[in-house]
Amino acid sequence: MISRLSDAELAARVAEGAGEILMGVRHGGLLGGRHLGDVGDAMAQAWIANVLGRHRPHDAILSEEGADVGDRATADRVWIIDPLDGTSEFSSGTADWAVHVALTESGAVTTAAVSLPAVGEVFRSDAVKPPSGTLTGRMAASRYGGSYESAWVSRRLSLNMIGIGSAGAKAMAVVRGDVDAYVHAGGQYEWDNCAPVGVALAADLHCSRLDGSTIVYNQPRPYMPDFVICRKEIRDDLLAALDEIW
Ligand SMILES: Nc1ncnc2c1ncn2[C@@H]1O[C@H](COP(=O)(O)O)[C@@H](OP(=O)(O)O)[C@H]1O
Ligand SMILES: [Mg+2]
Repeated sequence: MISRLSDAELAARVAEGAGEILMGVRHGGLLGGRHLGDVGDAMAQAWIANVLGRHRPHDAILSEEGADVGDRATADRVWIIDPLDGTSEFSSGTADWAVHVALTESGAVTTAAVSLPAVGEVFRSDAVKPPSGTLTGRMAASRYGGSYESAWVSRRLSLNMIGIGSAGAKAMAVVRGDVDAYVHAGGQYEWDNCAPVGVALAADLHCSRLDGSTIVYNQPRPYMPDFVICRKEIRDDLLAALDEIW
């Protein structure tokens, strides 16, 4: 079956539906710790792969939890999925975890949805608004400590580092206007940041590699180790600060 749903509607419903499944996986306190994360990863992956495969049988899929579907590296339309970003936060019971669903065409994100199921929010590239309000003086970093690069930006721009788990949750904190930037260095895969970047671009935020170049997805080796998502008001200062170390 090929559905008549638009790509944007499909992405949003898949991100939301996988979030509901993941909330169900936590039901009853029957699983804990690593078991909870493993079951969550597997259940969300299976449902997403089945739904996308039925609605878009001709598209390729790249997912953290699945083998490549279709001739992924040479395909034009490729869905890049993280069924559960922030697995350790999900397992430990905090709210900062996400489901990422993105469609890339010729290496660019054209449609994206990020759901934050534990806070009941779904951000979608066809409906998101730019952050309103003044700058906050804060930036997001990993709960496990930021990188040298993020610490450098924090010092140079006098931004307070806030620890948030999950790349999607950190990126949506910028989209919401809770923080002004998310700077990542030191390693990530395309599924960790593709949908977050797709939503952030639609919200008129600056997104690039740390050297200022465009982020290109669906690479043969899907490694996307560094990037920045920030308010455009601080883009020039932030890239200039990074330029001092790169
Ligand atoms: N140095 C690194 N190498 C590979 N993946 C990394 C990484 N740092 C962070 N990530 C991944 O990026 C996501 C967000 O991490 P963090 O909250 O620490 O910023 C996590 O995804 P998963 O939870 O899907 O594994 C994590 O595994
Ligand atoms: Mg991830």
